[in-house]
Amino acid sequence: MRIEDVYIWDINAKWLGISPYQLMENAGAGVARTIEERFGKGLRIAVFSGTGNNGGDGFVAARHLSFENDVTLFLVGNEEKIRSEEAKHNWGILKKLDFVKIKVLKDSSYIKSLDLSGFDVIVDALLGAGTKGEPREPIRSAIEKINEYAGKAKIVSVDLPSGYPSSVRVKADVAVTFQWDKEEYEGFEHVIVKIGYPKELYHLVGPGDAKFALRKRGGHKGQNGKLLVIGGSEDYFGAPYLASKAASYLVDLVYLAMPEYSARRINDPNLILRPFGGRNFTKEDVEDVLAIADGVDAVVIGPGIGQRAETKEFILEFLRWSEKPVVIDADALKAVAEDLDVLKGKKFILTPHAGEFRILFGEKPDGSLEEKPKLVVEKAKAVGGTILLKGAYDIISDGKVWKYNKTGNRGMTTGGTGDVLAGLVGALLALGNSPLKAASAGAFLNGLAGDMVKEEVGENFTALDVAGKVPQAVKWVLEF
Ligand SMILES: NC(=O)C1=CN([C@@H]2O[C@H](COP(=O)(O)OP(=O)(O)OC[C@H]3O[C@@H](n4cnc5c(N)ncnc54)[C@H](O)[C@@H]3O)[C@@H](O)[C@H]2O)[C@@H](O)CC1
Ligand SMILES: [K+]
Repeated sequence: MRIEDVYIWDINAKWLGISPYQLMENAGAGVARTIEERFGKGLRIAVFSGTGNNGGDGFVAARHLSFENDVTLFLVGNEEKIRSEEAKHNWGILKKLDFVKIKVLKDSSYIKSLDLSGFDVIVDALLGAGTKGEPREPIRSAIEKINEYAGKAKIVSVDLPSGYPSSVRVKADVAVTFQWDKEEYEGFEHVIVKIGYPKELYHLVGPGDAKFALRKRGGHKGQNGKLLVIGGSEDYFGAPYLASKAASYLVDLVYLAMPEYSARRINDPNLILRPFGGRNFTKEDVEDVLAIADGVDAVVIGPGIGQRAETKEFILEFLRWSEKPVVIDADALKAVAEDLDVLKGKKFILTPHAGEFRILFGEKPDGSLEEKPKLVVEKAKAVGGTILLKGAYDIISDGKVWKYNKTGNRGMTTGGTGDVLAGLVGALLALGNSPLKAASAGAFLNGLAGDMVKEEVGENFTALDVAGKVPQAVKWVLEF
């Protein structure tokens, strides 16, 4: 479990309607329960709270503990600095309680003079995951004061020993951390307390995944992704256009490589068109397309590219030589199905629907939300890449973990929404995301854009409408 994932899961939990009040209540209650289970009841307990949400957990713990213990709450810092609504709310409750003694400590020298020898347990809720840099005064003095009682009173830290990772930190007997063990936390005993996150958070893609995948990399043109889309044939020009169009909202530059014959129909100043001679891609084009690929961060290959034998040769040859992260979509999936070995050692995402999945792997994915992902994980592992299986629920796996996405609606069975998806996933790859994160966030955004179109016009819309809604979908995600 990484801190980065905690950030994503908090947002996704909010999306599911789990409020920060609920989480804080469960966190504080878990701390209190752990203390009573380990050390008994009828104790004299000092709770040291800071003004962040770690302190808020301390307020809740103090209330729970006060039922059967003698509790003193030390607020270290200024009451006006208590930041979040949920922490303020719990502070407000504490202030109404006559059986919890409250002391506000603003002055370091006063903290240094405190005598805590009457306490059996000291709860450390000064600083948690929001800590930046070395502890500053007056928190620092409070940490040092608590440490004077190490070995005398039991010291229980909330989430992590305050000060961590600095060496100026509380010498905790035990730290109560929430829901997941965090790999980064080393050097102290952890007790993990569940605070009400459901299993969905492991698997369900939400706005947190998209928000994280969309964060900006730099302020200069080209720093925020360059994508090459390779597609089109004498029969199709709309598919590569839709993929490029959708991608152009997310990355700085989109190159669109197409056979000249269909490229003529594209007239969009936002795309950098690279027409190739002839009506379809052939082996002759490989070298020149590779040269363009050299200058980009990621590639999408397949939309509208057709299934002619000479084009299949082109696709396989291109994939054999290209080193760029690549999204393999539509007809390119059928080409790859004939020679999965070209994918060896590459960074890639396959984006099949159920039928294409069967062509690739010889098995049709179906069954429950337990069985279907199993097959996707197995095949992703076997092929050494990431699979995004499209469906009412999209299923995504990198061979290790699996995710599913629920955004989208029936209107999206209209032709071309898969191309929009491929473009979005490619763009997110070009932004430097891992294939798993790019595929997850792309599926979410595509479905969300589709849901936003549905909201406006009902279920009869086109893929171009979906592509056009990408900016609003992105805005919604970033503001969530
Ligand atoms: N979903 C969540 O995010 C949950 C978070 N919870 C609690 O919330 C905590 C994180 O809360 P916050 O983000 O408010 O952060 P913290 O409570 O860890 O600390 C932030 C506060 O400390 C101050 N501060 C930061 N670095 C400092 C330093 N070096 N010296 C002195 N003061 C410093 C900041 O100005 C701010 O007021 C977690 O550790 C956990 O205890 C729990 O309520 C459970 C759910
Ligand atoms: K703490």
